[in-house]
Amino acid sequence: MKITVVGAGAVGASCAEYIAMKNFASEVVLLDIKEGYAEGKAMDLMQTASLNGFDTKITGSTSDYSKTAGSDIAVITSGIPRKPGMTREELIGINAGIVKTVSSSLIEHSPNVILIVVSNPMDTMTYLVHKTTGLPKHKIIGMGGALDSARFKYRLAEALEAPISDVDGMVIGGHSDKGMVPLIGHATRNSVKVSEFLAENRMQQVVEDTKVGGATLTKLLGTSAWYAPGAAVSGLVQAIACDQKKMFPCSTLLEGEYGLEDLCIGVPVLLGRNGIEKVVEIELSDAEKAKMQESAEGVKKTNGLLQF
Ligand SMILES: NC(=O)C1=CN([C@@H]2O[C@H](COP(=O)(O)OP(=O)(O)OC[C@H]3O[C@@H](n4cnc5c(N)ncnc54)[C@H](O)[C@@H]3O)[C@@H](O)[C@H]2O)C=CC1
Ligand SMILES: O=C([O-])CC(=O)C(=O)O
Repeated sequence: MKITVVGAGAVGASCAEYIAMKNFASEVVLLDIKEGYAEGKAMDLMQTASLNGFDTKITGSTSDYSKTAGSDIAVITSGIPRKPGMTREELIGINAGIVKTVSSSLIEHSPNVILIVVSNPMDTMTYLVHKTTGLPKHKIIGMGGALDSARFKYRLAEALEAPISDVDGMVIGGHSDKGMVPLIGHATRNSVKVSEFLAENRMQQVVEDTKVGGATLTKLLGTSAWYAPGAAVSGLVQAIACDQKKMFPCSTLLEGEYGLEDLCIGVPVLLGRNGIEKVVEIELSDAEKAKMQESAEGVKKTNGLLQF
């Protein structure tokens, strides 16, 4: 299994590290536009192999896509991150051009590749890849919901004063400060609804803290986060590489599911060897449906800024 990660920055390197640590891939190629940067990160990571006990071979490349040839899965993290006070949507001007060029170069050298889009604004970048590459929709996956759900579980565990392994929950909708839809009504502690333990205002606090999870970290770090994003991507890559049929919320092209069409937005999907193997339609309450509709309108507004 050959995996390429484009962008050897904070998220790309973290993602490559987690993939290698899980030891399921034979090869990870890191590619970056900055001269020598991906090669340096690859060498540094390889020097952790004997310490951390993995056999995955990590190599680096400066803009040479021939080194990525025959990749089964490629992750796109190239582009600029936001700074404190910015929204993800403000990154569209620079990142759209980068994502368009990178996705076409990847497909040229790996026509059968499955693409995982990370660069922000992620739902719109995923839609751009659909509009410009001609790859089938099950091979284009946007990563956002897996990360947002991990942050939701972190906030739920905090509120419940419970171990994170005790809680379960999912975030659907757009990967944006306003558009995320944390499904608090479905969240559980050991299969018991969290509403059994938490007051309404505490649950609302969990929802609000989850939605601004990325912005909170950006304010603290001066740039956006990378450990949880890298771990979330590695989970998606592993589900595909190991044909796990695992369920994650991912951004995918909707064609009527959830009453939505002609956009990419986060909904639960099953991930396996073929990429997105099924969009899972769960029953939403009227309030959740309305939030999903509002989120979709936000994503479509950002999509409207794209120039193909
Ligand atoms: N979808 C999600 O859940 C998340 C998305 N992100 C997004 O991921 C992106 C990357 O974030 P970081 O890694 O923190 O940024 P970073 O600045 O640390 O790394 C980005 C890398 O992309 C490289 N790059 C730029 N143009 C390129 C090109 N044309 N070809 C190859 N490489 C190129 C840069 O040289 C840099 O090394 C940002 O857009 C950020 O907003 C970050 C976290 C979570
Ligand atoms: O917040 C950001 O800009 C990066 C990101 O998407 C996240 O960490 O959720």
